[in-house]
Amino acid sequence: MRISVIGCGYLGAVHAACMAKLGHEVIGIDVDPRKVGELQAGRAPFFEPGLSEMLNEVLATGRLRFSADMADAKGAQMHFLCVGTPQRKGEYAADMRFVDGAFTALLDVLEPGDLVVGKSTVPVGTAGRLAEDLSERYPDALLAWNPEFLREGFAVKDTLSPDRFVYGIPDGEAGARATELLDEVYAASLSLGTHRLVSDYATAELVKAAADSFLATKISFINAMAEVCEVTGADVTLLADAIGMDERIGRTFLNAGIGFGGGCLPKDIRAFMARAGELGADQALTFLREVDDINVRRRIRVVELTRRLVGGSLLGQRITVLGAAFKPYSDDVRDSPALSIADQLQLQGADVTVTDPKAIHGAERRFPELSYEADLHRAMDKTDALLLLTEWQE
Ligand SMILES: NC(=O)C1=CN([C@@H]2O[C@H](COP(=O)(O)OP(=O)(O)OC[C@H]3O[C@@H](n4cnc5c(N)ncnc54)[C@H](O)[C@@H]3O)[C@@H](O)[C@H]2O)C=CC1
Ligand SMILES: O=C(O)[C@H]1O[C@H](OP(=O)(O)OP(=O)(O)OC[C@H]2O[C@@H](n3ccc(=O)[nH]c3=O)[C@H](O)[C@@H]2O)[C@H](O)[C@@H](O)[C@@H]1O
Repeated sequence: MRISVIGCGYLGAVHAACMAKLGHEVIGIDVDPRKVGELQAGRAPFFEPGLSEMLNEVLATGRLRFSADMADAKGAQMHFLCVGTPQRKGEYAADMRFVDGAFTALLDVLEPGDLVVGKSTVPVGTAGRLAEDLSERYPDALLAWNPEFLREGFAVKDTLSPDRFVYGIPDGEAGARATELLDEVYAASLSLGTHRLVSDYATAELVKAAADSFLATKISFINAMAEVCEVTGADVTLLADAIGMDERIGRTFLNAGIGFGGGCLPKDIRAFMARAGELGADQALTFLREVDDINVRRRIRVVELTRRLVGGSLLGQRITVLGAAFKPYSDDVRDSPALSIADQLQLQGADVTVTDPKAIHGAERRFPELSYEADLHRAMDKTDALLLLTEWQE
């Protein structure tokens, strides 16, 4: 099938490469010409295990191309919207400028019968709104919402063999046609027995918000237990092992630590709360405010512990932070707990050096006031305190 992927960041670049790997003819579109140039040259513009190898493999087949010109999406039968939905500055709500901008630009190149597939994480109601705009311009074009559940660091595997597909589709014949096209594009994964759930738009959008909220809640739950363990001398890891043996609870996402970060969970639970508020259902999600607060408290706690460990004052203390990425096997520093802790320590007078196997470059751009050292051993030399904040194998 001929496919376009609009927005080639952490989600879109992987999606484009994987779709080409599955045999489809893919054009990846991004407004950032630097990113397009890198991708077209077979270099992933960020670190994601397996992505560069796959890019090179599929670029060589001629089935994958990248462009900064939306006009090149013309001729594709299916258009995946993969642009960002970051948190709006100073607010909880999602910033929908990129989705709306990309969708408006796409409208100018669509052809009758095309299917637009939303993959970005959006406030519930977005798909319905875009579907209305679409039908005004192209009465027989289709729109589906197919949220993405990949994890950074495992993005290639998660895209090729996800746990499930969720298709949010319109009623009637249009929905049947959208389902047929999505089944065709995902045929290889479906043949492996991947679950597929078909729903209305709102349910599909809410599945995504609910999944991320549940994961965030699990992490904050175990971090709340950690707070109680700390004051009682109990062992939170053992506690997690023990409760995790109950199949109804499960051990995954019960690792206590410095809390969740990244470009997804923090902003997604906030956007969900904001949207619920707009819909008059804010009461339903007040617990997410607590999930967020517990999470933020973990970062403050590490700063306090460090101050205590170095004798009461951070002033002039040399501190090495191992890790800048929000988690290992990624170079993503968006809302990284490690960097936010490093920055707080520095603000309180410490002399902080950060090291990371992959994320120094991105970290330097966001926190230029911190010192960086690529060599792990040099970073650890003559330091007063060493904080392991990203669990890289190194
Ligand atoms: N990063 C992840 O692991 C996952 C992300 N998501 C969701 O996917 C969406 C994208 O996330 P990321 O890839 O992480 O963001 P990102 O910021 O890495 O990538 C977004 C890309 O869209 C491009 N873009 C912006 N406006 C454009 C336009 N008008 N036309 C073409 N390209 C445009 C940007 O230049 C950028 O390269 C978000 O809604 C996110 O919540 C969902 C699941 C996993
Ligand atoms: O919506 C999204 O965009 C994505 O968000 C998360 O994926 P990701 O942000 O890549 O990373 P996770 O592996 O979920 O980790 C998130 C954060 O939680 C932390 N974490 C995770 C697990 C745990 O037990 N404890 C814990 O503190 C990690 O260190 C990291 O900071 C979800 O896992 C994906 O399913 C989802 O698609």
